[in-house]
Amino acid sequence: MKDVYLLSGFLGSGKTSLLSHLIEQFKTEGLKPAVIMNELGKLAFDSRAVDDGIPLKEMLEGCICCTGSEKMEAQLQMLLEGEEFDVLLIETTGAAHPVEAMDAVLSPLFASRLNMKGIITVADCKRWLDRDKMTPQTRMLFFEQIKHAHLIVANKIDLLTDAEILNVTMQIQALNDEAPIIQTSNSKIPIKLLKNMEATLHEKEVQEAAIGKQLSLSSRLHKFEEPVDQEAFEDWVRKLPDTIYRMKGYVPLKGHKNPFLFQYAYGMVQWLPEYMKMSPEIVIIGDQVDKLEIIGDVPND
Ligand SMILES: Nc1nc2c(ncn2[C@@H]2O[C@H](COP(=O)(O)OP(=O)(O)OP(=O)(O)O)[C@@H](O)[C@H]2O)c(=O)[nH]1
Repeated sequence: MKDVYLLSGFLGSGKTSLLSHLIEQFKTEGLKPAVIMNELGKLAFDSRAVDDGIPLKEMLEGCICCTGSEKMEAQLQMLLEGEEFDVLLIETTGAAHPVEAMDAVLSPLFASRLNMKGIITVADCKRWLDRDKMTPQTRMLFFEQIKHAHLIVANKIDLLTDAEILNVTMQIQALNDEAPIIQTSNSKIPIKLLKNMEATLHEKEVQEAAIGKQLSLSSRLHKFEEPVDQEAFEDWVRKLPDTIYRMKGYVPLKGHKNPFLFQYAYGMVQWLPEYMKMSPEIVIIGDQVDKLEIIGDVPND
């Protein structure tokens, strides 16, 4: 039997960071992980976090729970038949309801081969502080991901004061008092915490889990035709509405040869130079992204 872990958590909370740490630690223990990544939006962007040599299946467009379990089952079948691995890590999109995603893995087809260890939810502590600014449906998803976790990673504590860390941890724990909670920066958790996980899924939970389908979250791919001025771009980012939760991709900046790797999660911008000429496009995820005006706007559709 191969152990399966489902990595859940809101958009930009730190799931890919968690994935990288877990892969490293499994490898140090001599175990070979395989990965299924599910990206909302069209860029298979996070797969850069997975080294060569690690079996990887990507599910682009839509999320595991919304495209139905068939696509997921096909990916699992291919992995089980075509690849050697010891443990499977599934990163769900931040817009997925974790129980529905878990349900997709629990097909009778794999009952004798896959052992669902449980859901690890990365909770963005910074976003928690401002949860009232989210739309009610999105906030509900944020809570649901925490409620159904078997292990909670309270992440981004580097952005909080000590008093805030204490408060936020207690509030998160109050939503789900059964799952152990660990405070982290960059989702750095020791792998030994995973070993004791035991998933328990009740029929009732699966039926109640329809919430993800009512979300208004959507994604938009934007291609840049011209390089943009970094300062003007950051100014545009600062003025974005609170309902834009996540952006990532490559932005062509004036005065630089290659587009920069750009990440945005909860008000925080990160730039990294890129040594290859990547396609200058970003994915924007939020509520009502279609109405958003983008700097240097030339919509890609
Ligand atoms: N300050 C701070 N930044 C963090 C921390 N963890 C992750 N980040 C940053 O937050 C951004 C999102 O991190 P990811 O690990 O890609 O998050 P994700 O949940 O995989 O994002 P999606 O797949 O888009 O939902 C990146 O810019 C990270 O560098 C943390 O603990 N502190």
